[in-house]
Amino acid sequence: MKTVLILVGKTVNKHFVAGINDYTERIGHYMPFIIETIPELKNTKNLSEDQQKEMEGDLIMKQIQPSDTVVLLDEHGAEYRSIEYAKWLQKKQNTARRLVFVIGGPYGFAQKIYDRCNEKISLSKMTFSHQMVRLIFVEQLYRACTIIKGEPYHHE
Ligand SMILES: C[S@@+](CC[C@H](N)C(=O)[O-])C[C@H]1O[C@@H](n2cnc3c(N)ncnc32)[C@H](O)[C@@H]1O
Repeated sequence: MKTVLILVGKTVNKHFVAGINDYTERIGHYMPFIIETIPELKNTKNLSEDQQKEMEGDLIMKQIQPSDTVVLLDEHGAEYRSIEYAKWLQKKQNTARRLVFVIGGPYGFAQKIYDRCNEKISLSKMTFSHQMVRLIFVEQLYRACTIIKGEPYHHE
């Protein structure tokens, strides 16, 4: 199974970039994992928040294939403990061809993205910035990979 993470906008903070690169490399030892970054349309053409979400939504849709299993990172999504999340991921490894996670832009997702998704996952009931949540997500994905392999990274 290929796993893809779609992001809106380049990661700005160099410390986040370093952390994301570190976990991306680690995840790559467990499964094929790539990050696709679409442009954030902030400050272009004086777009309203809704127009920005719509246009970013069109760019996200272009990255999605019909057979993809699409999982949105969303604070209103299902919440898992890390071990439950690892079990969820293992099931997906057995059933999905391409597992595509999407993190929204600063204003979240356009309705068309909610309509297309298969599932929504929350990392907390609190809202993280679209820049910070990507680092938290890749750490959790790495953690799940180590749990599946029975490796001693995770301690309850
Ligand atoms: C600043 S948030 C957008 C908040 C927006 N009000 C909304 O309703 O989605 C930017 C993106 O970060 C991700 N995000 C933020 N907090 C999250 C959380 N607790 N769990 C999962 N994803 C989260 C989501 O993908 C969201 O689209």
